[in-house]
Amino acid sequence: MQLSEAKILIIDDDVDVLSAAKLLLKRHAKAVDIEKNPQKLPFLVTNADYNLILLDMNFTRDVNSGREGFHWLDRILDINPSAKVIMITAYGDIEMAIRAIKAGAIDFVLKPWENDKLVATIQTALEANPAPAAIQPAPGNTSEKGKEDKKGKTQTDTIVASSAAMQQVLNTSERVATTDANVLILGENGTGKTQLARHIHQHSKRSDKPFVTVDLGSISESLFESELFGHVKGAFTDAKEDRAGRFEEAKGGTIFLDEIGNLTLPLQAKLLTVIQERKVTRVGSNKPISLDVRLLCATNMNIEKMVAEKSFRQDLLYRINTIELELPPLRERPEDISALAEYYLKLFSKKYNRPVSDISSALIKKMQQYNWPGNIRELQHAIERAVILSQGKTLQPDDLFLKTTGNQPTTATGFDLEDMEKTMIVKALKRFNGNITDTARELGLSRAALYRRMEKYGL
Ligand SMILES: Nc1ncnc2c1ncn2[C@@H]1O[C@H](COP(=O)(O)OP(=O)(O)OP(=O)(O)O)[C@@H](O)[C@H]1O
Repeated sequence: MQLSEAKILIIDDDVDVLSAAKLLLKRHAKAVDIEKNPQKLPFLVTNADYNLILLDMNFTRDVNSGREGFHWLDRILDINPSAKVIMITAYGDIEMAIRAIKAGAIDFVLKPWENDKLVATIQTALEANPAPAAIQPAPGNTSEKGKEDKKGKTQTDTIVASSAAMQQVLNTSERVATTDANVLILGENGTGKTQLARHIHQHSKRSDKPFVTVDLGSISESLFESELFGHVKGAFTDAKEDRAGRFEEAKGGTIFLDEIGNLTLPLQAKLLTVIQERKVTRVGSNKPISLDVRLLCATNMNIEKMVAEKSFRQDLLYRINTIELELPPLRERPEDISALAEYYLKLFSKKYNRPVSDISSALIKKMQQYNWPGNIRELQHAIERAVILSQGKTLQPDDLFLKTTGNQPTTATGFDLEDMEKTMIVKALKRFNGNITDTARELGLSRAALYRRMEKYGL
């Protein structure tokens, strides 16, 4: 839809912002309504057919948390799930803008805005299809679901594996998938252990039965038994009715015990008994129930070392590691980086309706030089942010924020370029009393590039 045919609503409690926006937009749009009081939003959204809503993140009642903006965004989307909402955010709120887009806003503009940029953002939003709430299946891949993992990030079923190391892990995992062997998956955080466990399940003869994941790191010692083995009514104060545990839920399928290295020794003993006997007894009962469950486990800890230090039982390790698969950290498989980056670029540009379609070779190089302490989860997160924030069609090195870590290559001169850059920005900001446009001009940066650097350095 063209802006000249669009009916736009602007909600902001700052009358100056409202008048400035109206003055600008009425020259381009068919109709522009303004409203100072967000309480009127439900009425307005229900009764008028707006093609686009510009919504402030922060109202005076709740100065900077943006919570009110999120609340009103939710209300609008409840009333009209396909509403197009552009959030108006103040400088320094990039994190919140990203959250708003994840929550369903179509885009955001930073205050004070550049007129041309605002008009262009609105036009792009009007032309876009409403953002799908969840990631849609990739064409030709019906098993692709796209959901949030336990750390709130996108989880997909596609395993990107270009490197020889990953190919080998995949081949072995597919071979062992068809057996009932217990598998222990080792690897740093975010290397894809959960994803590989699901892959093994999907390639096993149990694939049409449940795949049950248990994060042992997040279950308290007191709840361990009832959570895993179930309980009968009256077994303890809160046991209002009989409940099956996770092992029983996985009947006929696979149970994936993540973070197994976090189990205390007494709990290791309990788990060992269940695995040896292939039976569970619900808390408060004396009737053992036979299990038909395939066991997969994972840990990011050095389990051999734990055995040597006697903090992990050797007999339990022998039970769970019939096959051991090790996922290499991302920094040891740079060949996977560009394939992963391309994969997530496509996924997120589609999810957020962004026109970004390429990654520059300079950015790929930057990514290959980085050490990725958070592995694939970190890469996924970095690309997601870059896609949301990027202004162009091709992602450039500046579009990607990477944490600087001790393992990063440093400059041979002993000067830290990033420290120098930060100092220059601080000085320029001071000199121009925080004026972004003047500071950016002085430093030879675009305003967006300056904002990105300010965010990177926490300014
Ligand atoms: N080979 C891969 N290709 C594409 N995406 C991947 C791949 N491996 C992992 N991912 C994605 O990276 C994220 C982290 O993966 P996953 O949760 O499996 O890691 P993990 O090793 O289990 O992490 P943790 O140790 O924190 O439990 C997920 O969103 C997952 O979908």
